[in-house]
Amino acid sequence: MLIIGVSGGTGCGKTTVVDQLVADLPKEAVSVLSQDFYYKDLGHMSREERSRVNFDHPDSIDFDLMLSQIKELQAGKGIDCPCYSFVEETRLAETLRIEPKAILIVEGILVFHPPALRDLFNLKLFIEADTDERLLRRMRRDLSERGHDLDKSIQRYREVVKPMYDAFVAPTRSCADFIVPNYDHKPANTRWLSRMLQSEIQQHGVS
Ligand SMILES: Nc1ncnc2c1ncn2[C@@H]1O[C@H](COP(=O)(O)OP(=O)(O)O)[C@@H](O)[C@H]1O
Ligand SMILES: O=c1ccn([C@@H]2O[C@H](COP(=O)(O)O)[C@@H](O)[C@H]2O)c(=O)[nH]1
Repeated sequence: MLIIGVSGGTGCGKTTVVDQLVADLPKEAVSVLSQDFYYKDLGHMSREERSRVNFDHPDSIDFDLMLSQIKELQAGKGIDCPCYSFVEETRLAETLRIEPKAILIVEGILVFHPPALRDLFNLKLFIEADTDERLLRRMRRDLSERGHDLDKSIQRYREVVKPMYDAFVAPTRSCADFIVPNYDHKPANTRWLSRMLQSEIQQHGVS
C-alpha cells in the first residue's frame, strides 16, 4: 500500500486536491482518511465547553487511534473509523467503513506533526495558498457549512487557528516532498501525480 500524506493550513485546499486526485484514479484503487475523523469524542462536554476547545492543537486529535487504524489498513484489514460533526463539534454515533486499497491518502492540518505518523508516508504533499486567501475561504466555509457565526469565526482565527498554524503546521512544510501551489482560482496542478499513481497501479494492481 502506498500512503500519501496531504497537509497545509486550514483552507489551503487539501480536500479539493484530494478530490481531484481521487477523481483521476480508479475508485477501487484509492481510499481517503481525514484527520478530521479523529477529533476526540467530546460528547461528555456541554455545547458551551466544546466551543472553547482548541481544535488546532495536536492534543485535540486521537492520533493513537488514527495510527492504529492506518496500520490495520496496511495489514490488509478494513476499519470502521469514527465520524465527526463540525456543526455539533463532537463525534457522531455512526462509523465509516474503509477497506484497504492500493493507495491510501491521509489529509489534515496536523498529519505531518507526530513523527510516527509522518514516517508512515511514502509521499508528502504540502498544499499552499496565500494566508489571506485561506482565511477568506475558511470564513465562507465556517459560515455556510460549519454552523459558525462571523464573530466566533474571527475570534477563533485570531486566538487559536493562526497561532497554532505558526506553531504546529508551518514548521512541517519543510518535511514535504512537494509544495503544491493552490492559489485563488488557479487550481492546483495534480496531473503529474495522477499519472505517476496510475502507472504505479498498472504495475502493481489495485490491491
Ligand atoms: N484554487 C482555489 N480557488 C478558489 N477557491 C478554492 C480553491 N481551492 C479550494 N477552494 C475553496 O476553498 C474552500 C476550502 O477548500 P478545502 O479544499 O476545503 O480546504 P482545506 O481542506 O485545506 O481546508 C472550499 O470552499 C474550496 O472550494
Ligand atoms: O469542531 C471543529 C473542529 C475543527 N474545526 C477547524 O477545522 C480546521 C481543520 O479543518 P480544515 O478542513 O483543514 O480547515 C481547524 O483549523 C479547526 O479550527 C472547527 O472549526 N470545528
